[in-house]
Amino acid sequence: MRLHRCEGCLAACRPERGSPSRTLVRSNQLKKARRSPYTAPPLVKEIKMADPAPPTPPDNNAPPMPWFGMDIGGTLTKLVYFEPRETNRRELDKETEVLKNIRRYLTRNSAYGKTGRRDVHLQMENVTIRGRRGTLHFIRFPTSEVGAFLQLARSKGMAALVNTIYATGGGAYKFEEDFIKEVNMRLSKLDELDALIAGVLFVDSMNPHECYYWAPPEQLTDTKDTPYLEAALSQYVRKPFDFSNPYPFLLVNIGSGVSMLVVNAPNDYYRVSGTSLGGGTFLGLCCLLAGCSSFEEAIALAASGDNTTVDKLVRDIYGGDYERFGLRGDLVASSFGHMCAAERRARVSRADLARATLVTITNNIGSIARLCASNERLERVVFCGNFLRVNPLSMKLLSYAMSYWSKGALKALFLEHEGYFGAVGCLLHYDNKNHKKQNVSRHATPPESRQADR
Ligand SMILES: Nc1ncnc2c1ncn2[C@@H]1O[C@H](COP(=O)(O)OP(=O)(O)O)[C@@H](O)[C@H]1O
Ligand SMILES: CC(C)(COP(=O)(O)O)[C@@H](O)C(=O)NCCC(=O)O
Repeated sequence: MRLHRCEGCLAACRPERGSPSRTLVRSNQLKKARRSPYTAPPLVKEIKMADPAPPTPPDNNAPPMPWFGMDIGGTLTKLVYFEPRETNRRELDKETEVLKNIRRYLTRNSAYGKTGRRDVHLQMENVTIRGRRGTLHFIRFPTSEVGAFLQLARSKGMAALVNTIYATGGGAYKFEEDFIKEVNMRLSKLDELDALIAGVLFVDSMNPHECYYWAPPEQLTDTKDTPYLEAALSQYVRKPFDFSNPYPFLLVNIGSGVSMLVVNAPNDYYRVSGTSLGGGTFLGLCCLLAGCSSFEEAIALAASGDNTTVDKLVRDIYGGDYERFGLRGDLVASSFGHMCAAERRARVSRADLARATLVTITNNIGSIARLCASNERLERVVFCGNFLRVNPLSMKLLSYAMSYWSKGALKALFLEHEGYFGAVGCLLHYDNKNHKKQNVSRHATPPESRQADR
């Protein structure tokens, strides 16, 4: 498993303000209404990836290849493809040219058309699903290109091989008819939050490096420093985190919008909160304010900008710290507060606007996440979703905000496979044995999967 290494980043921003509060106290009725029963399949826990396992007889009831899991989100469609490592004799005989072509097309390219990408650095080897060992490939394309994807699927003859795809995300509903009409494929729809959690737990159990955190430099323990300014953030170091005993935790999925889930056990969670100010807002505002035309451009611009020319700081209002309530002068008092002045607007750069947008969105998410976590008495906050792709700046800001404003009580955690968990959760539905199994303790290879391993 190759690890993705983010570049260090530079930032100037604020932690969010105020002490932990209980403003999220809800009525029991509301809490009940928000709880959603989770019935995702119990998961195979840590498969011994290096062990050559004895061959097993072919599973005649297994669904035919190819196996995909799909998450058609508000911005990006994520496709996870399982490539079997060994193909048994019977399958080899049966394997059609079409199937071979699909496999070759998906695994030999890392770009599909203008906008489709395979995240080669995330590829996972030696994953076992339904007793089959193989490789997971992670592919994404803009949801606005679903039409082009369907045309491609038709041109590759997929319709003849696949009649059902396990799919999640809003697009699994929105585009259901198009899949039937264009390629005669049925979407077996799964709930996106069920799939998300199943995917997180599965991938983490397979990849010992999945979960990590950003460690601040030593001197950040001195609160007189300015830990959220460039000099300090560039010194944060990425470190692995052992997530083998994960419960309970808050899962914050930063996609187009943001969902926050309290996860108590693999099949016990509820959606506690959310915000419409998410990754879509960041990108939308960067397009509008800074003329960006891609997420990558917006992130690069933000990394080189300075939000203090855009945001009004406490010192801009007080001339220094607001000591009585511990608000330091360099905290943002008002996001975009300087932009009321025409002369400041005339001087501001695109990069500064992108940086201020990133800081505003990130801190708002951090603020809501912290309130939820402290209200629910949780210590760990796991952030995922593609907003964090190539975006170490937001991760470091979230890390700082969680820890600082909770006085060290909260820990921000991150996941290597960022936005792919919903799609993985869908793929797990091929593993029908796992549907029946009860919780398997983590880091123990379940006997069924050992037998089934080939
Ligand atoms: N290549 C990209 N194109 C567009 N947005 C991207 C890209 N990479 C990361 N993002 C960010 O990820 C967000 C989408 O995250 P994702 O988890 O895929 O959510 P969704 O399921 O809503 O599409 C976007 O709003 C944007 O902030
Ligand atoms: C509706 C969604 C679950 C869709 O998921 P997404 O495609 O954004 O990943 C998400 O955008 C969301 O939770 N929005 C926030 C809604 C709110 O709580 O205000």
